[in-house]
Amino acid sequence: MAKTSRLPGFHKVSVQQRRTLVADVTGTEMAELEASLEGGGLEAEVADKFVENVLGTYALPFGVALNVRINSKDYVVPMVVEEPSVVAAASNAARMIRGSGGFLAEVDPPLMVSQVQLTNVRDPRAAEERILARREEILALADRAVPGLVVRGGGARDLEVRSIGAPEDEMLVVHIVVDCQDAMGANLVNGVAEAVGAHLAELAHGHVGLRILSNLCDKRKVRLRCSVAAEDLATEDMDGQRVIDGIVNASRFAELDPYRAATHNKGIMNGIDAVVIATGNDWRAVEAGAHAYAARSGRYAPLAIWRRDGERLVGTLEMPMAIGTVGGTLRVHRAARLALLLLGVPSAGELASVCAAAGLASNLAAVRALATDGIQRGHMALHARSVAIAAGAKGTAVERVAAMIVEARDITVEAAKRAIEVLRGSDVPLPSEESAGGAD
Ligand SMILES: CC(C)(COP(=O)([O-])OP(=O)([O-])OC[C@H]1O[C@@H](n2cnc3c(N)ncnc32)[C@H](O)[C@@H]1OP(=O)([O-])[O-])[C@@H](O)C(=O)NCCC(=O)NCCSC(=O)C[C@@](C)(O)CC(=O)[O-]
Ligand SMILES: NC(=O)C1=CN([C@@H]2O[C@H](COP(=O)(O)OP(=O)(O)OC[C@H]3O[C@@H](n4cnc5c(N)ncnc54)[C@H](OP(=O)(O)O)[C@@H]3O)[C@@H](O)[C@H]2O)C=CC1
Repeated sequence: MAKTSRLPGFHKVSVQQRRTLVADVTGTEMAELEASLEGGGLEAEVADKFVENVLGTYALPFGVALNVRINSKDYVVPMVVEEPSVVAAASNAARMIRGSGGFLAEVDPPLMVSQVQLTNVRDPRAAEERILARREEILALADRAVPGLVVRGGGARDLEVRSIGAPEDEMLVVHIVVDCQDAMGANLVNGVAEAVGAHLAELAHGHVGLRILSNLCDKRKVRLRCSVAAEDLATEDMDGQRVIDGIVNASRFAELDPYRAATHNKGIMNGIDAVVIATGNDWRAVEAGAHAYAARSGRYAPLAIWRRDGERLVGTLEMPMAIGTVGGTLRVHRAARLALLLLGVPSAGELASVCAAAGLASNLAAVRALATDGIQRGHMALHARSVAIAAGAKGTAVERVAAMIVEARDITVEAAKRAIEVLRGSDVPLPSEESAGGAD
């Protein structure tokens, strides 16, 4: 938890000043913050032990979203992302939501499902009965596979038997529901599946097939709600009431059309993935769970919806969030550990609510932009800086070239190259190659 996450003008100060401000409001040692970010938080030798065939490391920007308030607590939210405007957008919408008290979050217990597939079961109904009758014995066997987890208060909680497929290829699937505490839990749950698989096959008089977790973690959901006053949504050209109508219209579009729902959800995942990556979590798992959940009714749907409530806009988001604050890569990645430190080393559930808040804020910023000025104004203005760099601008010339191509409404590398030539030919001095770290 941070003293405050409302730091007006934060984006206008230098990187060093931002570090000082964040260290102060989060109570993080400056030396620790700086050391954790050095080299992206991952040395080449450590990277070589992380994955295989390593040649080096690959850096991404580590930023923070501000203004985030969840259940009356402030968070400085670490985000690792390559796309311009994502961090600004999340901070922008979180500021609007903060004006009405922030997000209200509710998180399920950290229950993951371990699947054991049973094939060639002669009498599936009888097999199901035999397995259910031995429930306690099977759960005890599952617990023995994760003794550390049981000591921490987690472990096997429930057992379900499902039958799937047509009579000619019917199979049984046994779900062992495991409380993973603060771990994401994939390895733990896979261990459980492998520990109970043979015994289940024996009870079923069948063959054991796959033994693996399910990424459709619908017992581990996060639910978020926020409400925003119309005046906080207004733009220069549009009053707040019209903006609410536009955002509700955007939500309805996503609810009715899977083509739009996919983009709507991409906007949500902009925020979520960035926090998931910053905190060293498995974003493929979170993505798989999100999209499987979005398609659960057979029709792909938006994860967040927006409605009018009198004079206010209300947003709700519900989705699975399998995320951990221990295990996985967290033990060794210094920048991921820093991310958790900045958040106040939350529980897995609290971290799930932070991810979801980053998602709902990102969604609000995007749909508000789409319902008002269009996405290009804000997004492309920030994207212009990458275009300027791609065209060869360096140092302080980056911002100047970016401003010129935004002004010209031509955010292309060609336009940026022309802007660099104009600056070269002007009286305004460009930074020297030495001070800017290269030619302008
Ligand atoms: C880009 C903004 C924020 C500008 O918005 P603005 O109104 O020009 O900003 P402002 O100068 O009035 O500042 C408002 C607040 O925004 C933040 N902010 C403002 N500028 C910065 C910055 N440079 N760096 C960091 N933070 C920034 C900051 O919090 C600031 O408050 P402060 O704390 O300063 O008082 C706005 O236009 C916006 O939110 N646009 C949405 C952009 C977006 O959604 N980008 C995601 C990429 S597009 C995409 O992938 C998804 C999409 C769109 O396809 C999804 C979908 O279709 O649903
Ligand atoms: N389909 C998928 O999504 C798959 C994902 N994965 C990967 O699995 C990894 C995540 O698995 P996960 O099981 O979380 O990671 P780990 O294998 O690292 O297991 C979690 C570890 O955290 C320890 N721990 C310490 N404190 C706690 C606590 N408070 N609560 C819970 N555990 C604690 C546990 O110790 P102890 O043993 O003493 O309990 C355990 O060793 C990710 O790297 C993911 O990419 C792997 C396979 C498939």
